[in-house]
Amino acid sequence: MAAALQTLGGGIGITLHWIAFTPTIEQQATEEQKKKWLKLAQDVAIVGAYAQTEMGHGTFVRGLETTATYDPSTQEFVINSPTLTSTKWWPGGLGKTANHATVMAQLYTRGKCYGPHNFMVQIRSLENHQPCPGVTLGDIGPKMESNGNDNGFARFDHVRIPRENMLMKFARVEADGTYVQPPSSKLAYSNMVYLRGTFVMSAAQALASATTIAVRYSCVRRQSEMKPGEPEPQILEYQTQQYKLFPQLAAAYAFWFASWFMTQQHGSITGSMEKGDMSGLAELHALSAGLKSYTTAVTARGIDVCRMACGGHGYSHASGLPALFGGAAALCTAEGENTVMMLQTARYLVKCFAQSQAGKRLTGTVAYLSAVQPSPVAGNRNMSDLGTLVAAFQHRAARMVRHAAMQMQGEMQKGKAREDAWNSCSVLLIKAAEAHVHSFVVRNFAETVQTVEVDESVRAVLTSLCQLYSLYGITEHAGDFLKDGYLTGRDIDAASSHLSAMLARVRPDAVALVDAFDLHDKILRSVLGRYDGRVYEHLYEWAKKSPLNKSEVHESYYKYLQPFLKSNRAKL
Ligand SMILES: CCCCCCCC/C=C\CCCCCCCCCCCCCC(=O)SCCNC(=O)CCNC(=O)[C@H](O)C(C)(C)COP(=O)(O)OP(=O)(O)OC[C@H]1O[C@@H](n2cnc3c(N)ncnc32)[C@H](O)[C@@H]1OP(=O)(O)O
Ligand SMILES: Cc1cc2nc3c(=O)[nH]c(=O)nc-3n(C[C@H](O)[C@H](O)[C@H](O)COP(=O)(O)OP(=O)(O)OC[C@H]3O[C@@H](n4cnc5c(N)ncnc54)[C@H](O)[C@@H]3O)c2cc1C
Repeated sequence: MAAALQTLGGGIGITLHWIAFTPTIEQQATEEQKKKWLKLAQDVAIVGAYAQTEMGHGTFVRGLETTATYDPSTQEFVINSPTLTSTKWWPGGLGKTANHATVMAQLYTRGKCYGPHNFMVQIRSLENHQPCPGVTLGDIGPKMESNGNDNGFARFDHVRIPRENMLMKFARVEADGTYVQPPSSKLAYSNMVYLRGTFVMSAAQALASATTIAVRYSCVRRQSEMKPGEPEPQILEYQTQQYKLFPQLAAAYAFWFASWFMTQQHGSITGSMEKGDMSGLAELHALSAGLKSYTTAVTARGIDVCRMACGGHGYSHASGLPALFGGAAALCTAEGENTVMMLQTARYLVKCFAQSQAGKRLTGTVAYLSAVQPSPVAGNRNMSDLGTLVAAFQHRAARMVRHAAMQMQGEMQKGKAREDAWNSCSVLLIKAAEAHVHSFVVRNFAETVQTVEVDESVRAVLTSLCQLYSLYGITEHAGDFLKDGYLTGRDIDAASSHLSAMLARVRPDAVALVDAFDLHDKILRSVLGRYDGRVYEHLYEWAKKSPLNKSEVHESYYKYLQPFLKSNRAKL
């Protein structure tokens, strides 16, 4: 039942119950509270929404306006929406599906505000699903995609909940109203860190889906003449088609491996945090924010490249590509808008750079910032060697982080306040953070293909894919590598020719590489990407089912076209 509900469309949305509401209980509730709500959520005996974003605030969580004011006389919190812009807006399932919500609200007790905290609020009756007293609910209306999900709005008019409905694993309020501090104020944000980490796998799966569709279709589709008089070739024989699709295919594998690392890091660091060691939280936040931003942005662009590579049929919903693009586009905004998330990573990098300048040896994903030499030693590099390629990406990132941080220091030396200096360097900071995440993805890809337990023939194919991904990144961002002479023009030319060679080398394995994602036709939901390749018959069947084909002459003819034609003919 629960699994069936997960896939239900048609106006109800239970995705967020699984990926946000239930994990919030797992991560933010006490053991007592878990006994009360966790099993109900896991068995879908209640359906929940994660209600944080408001009409007026999504990114700036500290600016949320919903209030939770503690009343010691009744030992209750009063949840209230004081302004129109405080209306909860966007949460998946909030409009029509959920009967509970974890509500992020500014906590007030004894007249003092302690910032945003999570509260469990029942929003609909378990008997008749009507909104609870004081709660106003609704759907926010049609969106770019995912219109099967009821992203909703909620307003609270002094709704009273028991003190025990504050999720109190980290911070708590005692019966007399005393606020007890959490080990870190950012622990209230821990479920966002978790969800951003899962977006890396969502991006990988979305890009894997799109490349599966486009590569399979590119083997079915024959078009034009490569040589006069010869049969029309598969469009995947065109180098331009390979240049469009294979870097996206390589990125899907790169992001899939990056999500493995993200999952392992999240487990290990949150495990340490359970024992009171918060030292890994900053790195976890920076990594999850940067990877979420980078992988979802590349994925959204990559899906549109796949869509365009399929010509007109790619633009049809029959391909499944418009829906994938719409979903991936959502991932760029939801769970932390990409620009804001990449700036969080930049903030961490600037901090680490300053520590490195002060002599601290850096570790983890920023260790390379200490190791990379500022003065490059140019020379004929072996641009097909993975170690060379990884080092190039790390040098590029270190140079850009140093440049952005020094620019900021320069602005402050001119007398600018730190915040103004930050803002005036934020484009440089974003590019440096992107370079940092890109270098992490390349390094992790290279380390994974060298260590993953596979047959050596498979390792050879994955190595080619990793080289292709890295060489594509170097040629697409050549200026960054040339800027301080670390790579020369000859190196870039070598990278381009190796890239062409990699396109040809990956071609024979392209279909096997997408089949390896093992995405069933029911998941792909694409006529173009069908496993059996019978595209044209099923495209025709798909079109015949279009609602417009229910009648031979559509009612709009009689309503609009017929009178219009008649009046135009009468004027002749
Ligand atoms: C096999 C299957 C195949 C499937 C095939 C198909 C695949 C899939 C197909 C398509 C995919 C898509 C499908 C459709 C998807 C549609 C979407 C559905 C899902 C949507 C879910 C979305 C849910 C939400 O959006 S919930 C709301 C999310 N909101 C946010 O994320 C808010 C973002 N803002 C913030 O997090 C914060 O406000 C902030 C971080 C921006 C700023 O916080 P702040 O002001 O308090 O902090 P400062 O910037 O001042 O920094 C101070 C200090 O704190 C540190 N900090 C900040 N945050 C954290 C943190 N989380 N953890 C730790 N530390 C943190 C910061 O680093 C600073 O530290 P310093 O040391 O530097 O001081
Ligand atoms: C499909 C979908 C599902 C969602 N599901 C949920 C859900 O279940 N629960 C929930 O609570 N929310 C949900 N959201 C809301 C989502 O979390 C927010 O939309 C997101 O956090 C962005 O906030 P915002 O909309 O206020 O955009 P804003 O923050 O207003 O962003 C607008 C622009 O301002 C820029 N900007 C903002 N701050 C800064 C800054 N400090 N520096 C530089 N630029 C900045 C941004 O980069 C962006 O370009 C969902 C959204 C979508 C699209």
